Amino acid sequence: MYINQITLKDYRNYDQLDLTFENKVNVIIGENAQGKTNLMEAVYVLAMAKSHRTPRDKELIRWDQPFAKIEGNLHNRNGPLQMEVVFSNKGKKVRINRIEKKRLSDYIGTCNIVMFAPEDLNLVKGSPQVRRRFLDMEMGQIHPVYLYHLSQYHKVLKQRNQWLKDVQQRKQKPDNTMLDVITDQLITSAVSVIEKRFSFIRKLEKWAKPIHNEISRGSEVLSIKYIPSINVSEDMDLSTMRVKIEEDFHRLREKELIRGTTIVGPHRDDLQFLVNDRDIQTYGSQGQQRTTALSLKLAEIELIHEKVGEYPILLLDDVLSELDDYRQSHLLNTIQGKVQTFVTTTSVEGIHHQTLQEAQMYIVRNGSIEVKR
Ligand SMILES: Nc1ncnc2c1ncn2[C@@H]1O[C@H](COP(=O)(O)OP(=O)(O)OP(=O)(O)O)[C@@H](O)[C@H]1O
Repeated sequence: MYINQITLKDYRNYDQLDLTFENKVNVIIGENAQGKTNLMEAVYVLAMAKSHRTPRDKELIRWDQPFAKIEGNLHNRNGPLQMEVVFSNKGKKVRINRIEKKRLSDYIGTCNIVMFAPEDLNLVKGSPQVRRRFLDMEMGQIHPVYLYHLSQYHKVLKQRNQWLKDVQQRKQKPDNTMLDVITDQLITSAVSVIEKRFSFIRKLEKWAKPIHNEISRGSEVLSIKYIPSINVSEDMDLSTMRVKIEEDFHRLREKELIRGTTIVGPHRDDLQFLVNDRDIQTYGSQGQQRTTALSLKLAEIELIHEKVGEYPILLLDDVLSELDDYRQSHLLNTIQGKVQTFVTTTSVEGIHHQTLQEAQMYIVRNGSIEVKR
């Protein structure tokens, strides 16, 4: 799939922009703070209806303007589609072929995106939150039903935490029946989220293992493990998983009432990366962590291809210069000719690959873009 045209209206530092893209590598070059990442972010937002940089949609609207709009033409195996996201102080609206989609899960997944930015190099060493966010963003676009379960989970979690906090602060009587009802709802969503995460990690690992092995020239074997905060394992069927989660919640109830929050659940789960059976969060070199991050991104591309039958669009935000020549070449060789790619960079000097010779270049200056022919 590829995007051949995008229009921005009052998006970040762009007042009005109409741009066509090539179905190949598009390189966006500019000094700092000119709008490179903003343009890349707009492509991401067009696909995901939210930014990879901020949870606050308001920030995407150009200062002092009432709304921001992104429109784009996507070509996928079903032909061309017009996609649109509008942000205003009333919230956001998404449309496909001018028809509004009331549920985001009916919109997300139409355009598949893999984003690779410097912060992804932090995936292994960063906080568990970074890894959970990675899971949620990637899974959301290939399993719309996952997004549904996840948002249900977070809705009930918020309600449950509020209830626990109120009890802790003695604003609420510790009425066990009420807590049982909320906990039961939470467990229903938790089982679905955990089960889907286990299955996603298994598939991701299947792709990432040979890629990592190849990048490390055969010296490293990567394994990925989902680490639940609850006493469940991948081999359990759903009803056993449910019983185990119920037991954990029962066991932790007193503690939760004292702390005023939900102690375990998918919002506390994590991922673990092992190279040659050693946890690289603790023992990995910077190179191994970079190889792992790159392998995961390339694995995602293949996983999406396997699932939807088409390659996603790849966004490389300021990340090529962070990779050494060998890893850079590996990445560019893999995507060459099959994945529409957007690259942002302050200079093409550090990028020595033939893909660049064939790329379409765009020069960004202060929110306007010149196409270099
Ligand atoms: N809502 C907004 N309205 C207007 N301008 C904004 C808004 N949000 C960000 N900006 C401006 O956008 C510019 C940043 O653009 P962007 O993040 O795309 O930089 P960049 O070209 O990728 O630079 P770098 O190489 O430093 O990452 C800044 O000048 C910032 O002030």
